Amino acid sequence: MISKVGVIGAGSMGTAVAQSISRRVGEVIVFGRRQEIVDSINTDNCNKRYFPGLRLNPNIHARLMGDRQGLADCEAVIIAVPSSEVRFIVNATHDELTGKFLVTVAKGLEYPSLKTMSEIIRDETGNPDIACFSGPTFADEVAYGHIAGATIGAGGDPSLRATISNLFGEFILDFSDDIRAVELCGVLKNVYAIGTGMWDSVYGNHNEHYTFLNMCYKEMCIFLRAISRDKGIFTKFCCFGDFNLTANVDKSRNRTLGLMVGKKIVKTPYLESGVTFEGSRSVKGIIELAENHSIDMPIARFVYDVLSGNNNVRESVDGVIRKAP
Ligand SMILES: NC(=O)c1ccc[n+]([C@@H]2O[C@H](COP(=O)([O-])OP(=O)(O)OC[C@H]3O[C@@H](n4cnc5c(N)ncnc54)[C@H](O)[C@@H]3O)[C@@H](O)[C@H]2O)c1
Repeated sequence: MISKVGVIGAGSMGTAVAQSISRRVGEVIVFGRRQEIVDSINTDNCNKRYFPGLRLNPNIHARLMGDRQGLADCEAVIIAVPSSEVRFIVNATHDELTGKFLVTVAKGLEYPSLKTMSEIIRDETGNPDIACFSGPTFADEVAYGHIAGATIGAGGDPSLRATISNLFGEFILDFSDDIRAVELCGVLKNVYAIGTGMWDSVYGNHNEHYTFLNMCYKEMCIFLRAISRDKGIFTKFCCFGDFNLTANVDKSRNRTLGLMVGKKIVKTPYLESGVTFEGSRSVKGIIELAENHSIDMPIARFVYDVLSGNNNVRESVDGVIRKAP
Protein backbone atom coordinates (compact mmCIF):
# COMPACT_ATOMS: atom_id res chain seq x y z
CA MET A 1 0.00 0.00 0.00
CA ILE A 2 1.27 3.49 -0.85
CA SER A 3 1.52 5.50 2.33
CA LYS A 4 1.12 9.03 0.95
CA VAL A 5 -0.37 10.25 -2.33
CA GLY A 6 -0.51 13.86 -3.47
CA VAL A 7 -3.31 15.29 -5.59
CA ILE A 8 -2.53 18.59 -7.33
CA GLY A 9 -5.80 20.50 -7.78
CA ALA A 10 -8.44 21.05 -5.10
CA GLY A 11 -11.33 21.36 -7.57
CA SER A 12 -14.07 18.87 -8.46
CA MET A 13 -11.95 16.08 -9.89
CA GLY A 14 -9.04 16.50 -7.48
CA THR A 15 -11.38 16.23 -4.49
CA ALA A 16 -13.34 13.35 -6.02
CA VAL A 17 -10.22 11.34 -6.80
CA ALA A 18 -8.82 12.08 -3.34
CA GLN A 19 -11.99 10.68 -1.75
CA SER A 20 -11.94 7.59 -3.96
CA ILE A 21 -8.29 6.66 -3.44
CA SER A 22 -8.31 7.52 0.26
CA ARG A 23 -9.84 4.11 0.99
CA ARG A 24 -6.70 2.49 -0.49
CA VAL A 25 -3.78 4.55 0.80
CA GLY A 26 -2.44 5.74 4.14
CA GLU A 27 -2.89 9.46 3.54
CA VAL A 28 -3.94 11.76 0.69
CA ILE A 29 -2.66 15.33 0.52
CA VAL A 30 -4.64 17.65 -1.74
CA PHE A 31 -2.63 20.63 -2.99
CA GLY A 32 -4.75 23.72 -3.62
CA ARG A 33 -4.10 27.37 -4.27
CA ARG A 34 -6.87 28.86 -2.13
CA GLN A 35 -6.30 29.11 1.60
CA GLU A 36 -10.03 28.82 2.42
CA ILE A 37 -10.33 25.48 0.62
CA VAL A 38 -7.19 24.14 2.30
CA ASP A 39 -8.56 25.26 5.66
CA SER A 40 -12.00 23.74 5.10
CA ILE A 41 -10.48 20.36 4.21
CA ASN A 42 -8.15 20.40 7.22
CA THR A 43 -10.58 21.69 9.81
CA ASP A 44 -14.00 20.45 8.63
CA ASN A 45 -13.12 17.42 6.44
CA CYS A 46 -15.01 19.13 3.65
CA ASN A 47 -14.25 21.00 0.43
CA LYS A 48 -16.91 23.64 1.05
CA ARG A 49 -16.52 25.28 -2.35
CA TYR A 50 -16.89 22.19 -4.53
CA PHE A 51 -18.72 19.58 -2.40
CA PRO A 52 -20.31 21.37 0.56
CA GLY A 53 -22.44 18.35 1.50
CA LEU A 54 -19.72 15.69 1.33
CA ARG A 55 -17.75 14.55 4.36
CA LEU A 56 -14.22 13.72 3.24
CA ASN A 57 -12.46 10.72 4.73
CA PRO A 58 -10.28 11.69 7.72
CA ASN A 59 -7.02 10.62 6.07
CA ILE A 60 -7.44 13.41 3.46
CA HIS A 61 -5.51 16.56 4.29
CA ALA A 62 -4.69 19.69 2.32
CA ARG A 63 -1.70 21.95 1.76
CA LEU A 64 -1.11 25.08 -0.26
CA MET A 65 0.60 24.59 -3.63
CA GLY A 66 3.69 26.34 -2.30
CA ASP A 67 4.38 23.52 0.23
CA ARG A 68 7.16 21.90 -1.78
CA GLN A 69 8.34 19.66 1.07
CA GLY A 70 4.80 18.30 1.40
CA LEU A 71 4.84 17.42 -2.28
CA ALA A 72 8.33 15.93 -2.06
CA ASP A 73 7.09 13.61 0.73
CA CYS A 74 4.42 11.99 -1.50
CA GLU A 75 5.22 8.68 -3.21
CA ALA A 76 2.77 9.19 -6.05
CA VAL A 77 1.15 12.35 -7.41
CA ILE A 78 -2.10 12.74 -9.34
CA ILE A 79 -2.47 15.86 -11.47
CA ALA A 80 -6.06 17.16 -11.53
CA VAL A 81 -5.97 20.75 -12.77
CA PRO A 82 -7.34 22.18 -16.04
CA SER A 83 -5.17 21.09 -18.98
CA SER A 84 -4.19 24.69 -19.71
CA GLU A 85 -2.36 24.79 -16.35
CA VAL A 86 -0.54 21.47 -16.48
CA ARG A 87 2.75 22.59 -18.08
CA PHE A 88 3.05 25.61 -15.82
CA ILE A 89 2.41 23.59 -12.64
CA VAL A 90 4.64 20.66 -13.52
CA ASN A 91 7.43 23.01 -14.59
CA ALA A 92 7.21 24.83 -11.26
CA THR A 93 7.32 21.59 -9.23
CA HIS A 94 9.50 19.36 -11.39
CA ASP A 95 12.17 18.90 -8.68
CA GLU A 96 9.52 17.39 -6.38
CA LEU A 97 7.83 15.33 -9.11
CA THR A 98 10.87 13.81 -10.81
CA GLY A 99 11.18 10.09 -10.15
CA LYS A 100 7.67 9.69 -8.66
CA PHE A 101 4.66 7.71 -9.87
CA LEU A 102 2.71 10.36 -11.76
CA VAL A 103 -0.85 10.09 -13.05
CA THR A 104 -2.77 12.69 -15.02
CA VAL A 105 -6.56 12.93 -15.02
CA ALA A 106 -6.48 16.26 -16.94
CA LYS A 107 -7.85 16.10 -20.48
CA GLY A 108 -6.65 18.36 -23.24
CA LEU A 109 -4.23 18.94 -26.09
CA GLU A 110 -1.58 21.63 -25.95
CA TYR A 111 -1.52 23.98 -28.91
CA PRO A 112 0.55 24.36 -31.05
CA SER A 113 2.76 21.50 -29.75
CA LEU A 114 -0.16 19.02 -30.12
CA LYS A 115 1.12 17.25 -26.99
CA THR A 116 -1.12 15.44 -24.55
CA MET A 117 -0.89 15.94 -20.80
CA SER A 118 1.32 12.88 -20.15
CA GLU A 119 3.68 14.08 -22.87
CA ILE A 120 3.89 17.53 -21.27
CA ILE A 121 4.58 15.95 -17.87
CA ARG A 122 7.26 13.71 -19.40
CA ASP A 123 8.85 16.80 -21.04
CA GLU A 124 8.96 18.69 -17.79
CA THR A 125 9.99 15.93 -15.35
CA GLY A 126 11.98 13.56 -17.53
CA ASN A 127 10.04 10.65 -15.96
CA PRO A 128 9.80 7.93 -18.62
CA ASP A 129 6.52 6.39 -17.46
CA ILE A 130 3.53 8.61 -16.82
CA ALA A 131 0.06 7.08 -16.44
CA CYS A 132 -3.27 8.58 -17.36
CA PHE A 133 -6.78 7.92 -16.04
CA SER A 134 -9.78 8.53 -18.28
CA GLY A 135 -13.35 7.34 -18.43
CA PRO A 136 -17.04 8.11 -17.93
CA THR A 137 -16.38 9.67 -14.53
CA PHE A 138 -18.30 12.79 -13.59
CA ALA A 139 -16.44 14.12 -10.56
CA ASP A 140 -19.51 14.49 -8.32
CA GLU A 141 -20.53 10.87 -8.84
CA VAL A 142 -16.97 9.70 -8.17
CA ALA A 143 -16.88 11.79 -5.00
CA TYR A 144 -20.07 10.13 -3.72
CA GLY A 145 -18.71 6.65 -4.49
CA HIS A 146 -21.00 5.64 -7.36
CA ILE A 147 -19.84 2.87 -9.70
CA ALA A 148 -17.70 4.09 -12.59
CA GLY A 149 -15.44 2.52 -15.18
CA ALA A 150 -12.13 4.00 -16.29
CA THR A 151 -9.21 3.23 -18.54
CA ILE A 152 -5.69 3.38 -17.20
CA GLY A 153 -3.18 4.31 -19.86
CA ALA A 154 0.21 3.06 -18.71
CA GLY A 155 3.33 1.96 -20.55
CA GLY A 156 5.70 -0.94 -20.12
CA ASP A 157 6.63 -0.68 -16.43
CA PRO A 158 4.67 -3.49 -14.66
CA SER A 159 5.20 -1.94 -11.23
CA LEU A 160 3.59 1.31 -12.42
CA ARG A 161 0.58 -0.57 -13.75
CA ALA A 162 0.22 -2.59 -10.54
CA THR A 163 0.51 0.52 -8.36
CA ILE A 164 -2.00 2.49 -10.40
CA SER A 165 -4.45 -0.44 -10.51
CA ASN A 166 -4.36 -0.68 -6.77
CA LEU A 167 -4.72 3.07 -6.33
CA PHE A 168 -7.81 3.24 -8.56
CA GLY A 169 -9.21 -0.08 -7.33
CA GLU A 170 -12.60 1.49 -6.51
CA PHE A 171 -13.23 1.77 -10.28
CA ILE A 172 -13.98 -0.93 -12.83
CA LEU A 173 -10.77 -0.71 -14.83
CA ASP A 174 -9.52 -1.55 -18.27
CA PHE A 175 -6.05 -0.83 -19.58
CA SER A 176 -4.20 0.40 -22.60
CA ASP A 177 -0.49 0.73 -23.29
CA ASP A 178 -1.21 3.43 -25.88
CA ILE A 179 -1.35 6.36 -23.46
CA ARG A 180 -1.54 9.01 -26.17
CA ALA A 181 -4.57 7.30 -27.72
CA VAL A 182 -6.33 7.09 -24.33
CA GLU A 183 -5.70 10.80 -23.81
CA LEU A 184 -6.81 11.70 -27.33
CA CYS A 185 -10.12 9.90 -26.66
CA GLY A 186 -10.61 12.36 -23.79
CA VAL A 187 -9.94 15.26 -26.15
CA LEU A 188 -12.09 14.01 -29.02
CA LYS A 189 -15.12 13.29 -26.86
CA ASN A 190 -15.13 16.91 -25.68
CA VAL A 191 -15.10 18.14 -29.29
CA TYR A 192 -18.02 15.83 -30.18
CA ALA A 193 -19.89 16.80 -27.02
CA ILE A 194 -19.77 20.44 -28.12
CA GLY A 195 -20.88 19.39 -31.61
CA THR A 196 -23.76 17.29 -30.25
CA GLY A 197 -24.91 20.22 -28.14
CA MET A 198 -24.91 22.45 -31.22
CA TRP A 199 -26.76 19.82 -33.25
CA ASP A 200 -29.34 19.28 -30.52
CA SER A 201 -29.99 23.01 -30.39
CA VAL A 202 -31.24 22.72 -33.98
CA TYR A 203 -32.57 19.16 -34.29
CA GLY A 204 -34.38 17.90 -31.23
CA ASN A 205 -35.92 14.46 -31.77
CA HIS A 206 -34.42 11.11 -30.79
CA ASN A 207 -33.69 9.80 -34.29
CA GLU A 208 -31.85 13.01 -35.09
CA HIS A 209 -29.88 12.97 -31.85
CA TYR A 210 -28.72 9.36 -32.14
CA THR A 211 -28.01 9.67 -35.86
CA PHE A 212 -25.65 12.55 -35.17
CA LEU A 213 -24.15 10.75 -32.17
CA ASN A 214 -23.41 7.76 -34.39
CA MET A 215 -21.85 10.01 -37.04
CA CYS A 216 -19.61 11.54 -34.37
CA TYR A 217 -18.55 8.13 -33.07
CA LYS A 218 -17.81 6.96 -36.60
CA GLU A 219 -15.56 9.99 -37.18
CA MET A 220 -13.86 9.46 -33.80
CA CYS A 221 -13.19 5.80 -34.68
CA ILE A 222 -11.78 6.71 -38.12
CA PHE A 223 -9.33 9.03 -36.35
CA LEU A 224 -8.42 6.46 -33.69
CA ARG A 225 -7.96 3.69 -36.24
CA ALA A 226 -5.38 5.88 -37.98
CA ILE A 227 -3.44 6.97 -34.90
CA SER A 228 -3.81 4.23 -32.25
CA ARG A 229 -1.67 1.13 -31.69
CA ASP A 230 -4.42 -0.19 -29.40
CA LYS A 231 -6.82 -1.92 -31.77
CA GLY A 232 -9.23 -2.62 -28.91
CA ILE A 233 -9.57 0.97 -27.77
CA PHE A 234 -13.05 1.47 -29.30
CA THR A 235 -14.78 -0.53 -26.55
CA LYS A 236 -12.76 0.80 -23.63
CA PHE A 237 -14.13 3.16 -20.99
CA CYS A 238 -11.99 6.07 -22.22
CA CYS A 239 -13.60 5.78 -25.65
CA PHE A 240 -17.19 4.52 -25.94
CA GLY A 241 -18.21 5.21 -22.34
CA ASP A 242 -16.72 8.67 -21.98
CA PHE A 243 -17.88 9.73 -25.45
CA ASN A 244 -21.47 8.79 -24.63
CA LEU A 245 -21.43 10.33 -21.17
CA THR A 246 -20.05 13.64 -22.38
CA ALA A 247 -22.13 13.96 -25.54
CA ASN A 248 -25.45 12.78 -24.05
CA VAL A 249 -25.70 14.14 -20.54
CA ASP A 250 -26.55 17.79 -19.92
CA LYS A 251 -24.27 17.81 -16.84
CA SER A 252 -21.35 17.77 -19.32
CA ARG A 253 -19.77 21.21 -19.56
CA ASN A 254 -18.77 20.75 -23.19
CA ARG A 255 -22.23 19.57 -24.30
CA THR A 256 -23.71 22.54 -22.46
CA LEU A 257 -21.32 24.89 -24.25
CA GLY A 258 -22.52 23.53 -27.61
CA LEU A 259 -26.17 23.95 -26.60
CA MET A 260 -25.55 27.51 -25.40
CA VAL A 261 -23.68 28.47 -28.57
CA GLY A 262 -26.45 26.91 -30.68
CA LYS A 263 -29.10 28.83 -28.79
CA LYS A 264 -26.99 32.02 -29.01
CA ILE A 265 -26.69 32.29 -25.21
CA VAL A 266 -22.92 32.16 -25.59
CA LYS A 267 -21.40 34.36 -28.28
CA THR A 268 -18.70 33.17 -30.63
CA PRO A 269 -15.75 33.31 -31.29
CA TYR A 270 -15.20 31.08 -28.25
CA LEU A 271 -11.82 29.36 -28.46
CA GLU A 272 -9.66 30.92 -25.77
CA SER A 273 -11.87 31.02 -22.69
CA GLY A 274 -10.22 30.43 -19.33
CA VAL A 275 -13.13 28.28 -18.11
CA THR A 276 -12.73 24.48 -18.16
CA PHE A 277 -14.58 23.97 -21.48
CA GLU A 278 -11.52 22.08 -22.63
CA GLY A 279 -12.99 20.92 -25.93
CA SER A 280 -13.08 24.45 -27.25
CA ARG A 281 -9.35 24.84 -26.61
CA SER A 282 -8.45 21.48 -28.15
CA VAL A 283 -10.53 21.48 -31.31
CA LYS A 284 -7.96 23.38 -33.37
CA GLY A 285 -5.28 20.90 -32.34
CA ILE A 286 -7.46 17.93 -33.30
CA ILE A 287 -8.06 19.41 -36.74
CA GLU A 288 -4.34 19.96 -37.25
CA LEU A 289 -3.57 16.40 -36.11
CA ALA A 290 -6.19 15.07 -38.51
CA GLU A 291 -4.60 17.04 -41.36
CA ASN A 292 -1.17 15.66 -40.45
CA HIS A 293 -2.61 12.14 -40.82
CA SER A 294 -4.72 13.03 -43.91
CA ILE A 295 -7.95 12.24 -42.06
CA ASP A 296 -11.13 14.02 -43.11
CA MET A 297 -13.09 15.18 -40.02
CA PRO A 298 -16.07 17.25 -41.17
CA ILE A 299 -17.76 17.24 -37.75
CA ALA A 300 -14.69 18.46 -35.86
CA ARG A 301 -14.33 21.12 -38.58
CA PHE A 302 -17.93 22.18 -38.14
CA VAL A 303 -17.37 22.58 -34.39
CA TYR A 304 -14.27 24.65 -35.06
CA ASP A 305 -16.06 26.71 -37.68
CA VAL A 306 -18.87 27.62 -35.27
CA LEU A 307 -16.59 28.25 -32.27
CA SER A 308 -14.41 30.46 -34.48
CA GLY A 309 -17.27 32.84 -35.06
CA ASN A 310 -19.63 31.43 -37.66
CA ASN A 311 -22.86 32.13 -35.84
CA ASN A 312 -25.09 30.40 -38.36
CA VAL A 313 -25.28 27.08 -36.53
CA ARG A 314 -28.13 25.73 -38.63
CA GLU A 315 -26.24 26.31 -41.87
CA SER A 316 -23.10 24.69 -40.44
CA VAL A 317 -25.07 21.72 -39.10
CA ASP A 318 -26.73 21.20 -42.47
CA GLY A 319 -23.29 21.35 -44.12
CA VAL A 320 -22.26 18.40 -41.93
CA ILE A 321 -25.16 16.31 -43.22
CA ARG A 322 -24.07 16.93 -46.81
CA LYS A 323 -20.44 15.97 -46.01
CA ALA A 324 -21.30 12.90 -43.90
CA PRO A 325 -19.14 9.86 -44.62
N1 LIG B 1 -10.18 11.76 -16.05
C1 LIG B 1 -11.46 11.95 -15.75
O1 LIG B 1 -12.22 11.01 -15.70
C2 LIG B 1 -11.92 13.36 -15.49
C3 LIG B 1 -13.19 13.62 -14.98
C4 LIG B 1 -13.54 14.92 -14.74
C5 LIG B 1 -12.59 15.90 -15.00
N2 LIG B 1 -11.38 15.59 -15.51
C6 LIG B 1 -10.34 16.57 -15.82
O2 LIG B 1 -9.72 17.01 -14.64
C7 LIG B 1 -9.23 18.33 -14.85
C8 LIG B 1 -9.74 19.22 -13.73
O3 LIG B 1 -11.15 19.33 -13.89
P1 LIG B 1 -12.09 19.76 -12.71
O4 LIG B 1 -13.44 19.34 -13.09
O5 LIG B 1 -11.55 19.29 -11.40
O6 LIG B 1 -11.94 21.36 -12.81
P2 LIG B 1 -12.32 22.39 -11.65
O7 LIG B 1 -12.42 23.71 -12.32
O8 LIG B 1 -13.44 21.89 -10.81
O9 LIG B 1 -11.03 22.39 -10.69
C9 LIG B 1 -9.76 22.77 -11.15
C10 LIG B 1 -8.93 23.14 -9.92
O10 LIG B 1 -7.61 23.43 -10.37
C11 LIG B 1 -7.18 24.55 -9.65
N3 LIG B 1 -6.10 25.23 -10.37
C12 LIG B 1 -6.20 25.86 -11.56
N4 LIG B 1 -5.01 26.39 -11.87
C13 LIG B 1 -4.18 26.08 -10.86
C14 LIG B 1 -2.82 26.38 -10.59
N5 LIG B 1 -2.08 27.08 -11.45
N6 LIG B 1 -2.27 25.90 -9.44
C15 LIG B 1 -3.01 25.20 -8.57
N7 LIG B 1 -4.32 24.88 -8.76
C16 LIG B 1 -4.87 25.34 -9.90
C17 LIG B 1 -8.40 25.44 -9.50
O11 LIG B 1 -8.23 26.36 -8.43
C18 LIG B 1 -9.45 24.41 -9.22
O12 LIG B 1 -9.53 24.15 -7.85
C19 LIG B 1 -9.72 18.75 -16.24
O13 LIG B 1 -8.67 18.56 -17.15
C20 LIG B 1 -10.85 17.80 -16.52
O14 LIG B 1 -11.04 17.54 -17.88
C21 LIG B 1 -11.04 14.36 -15.72
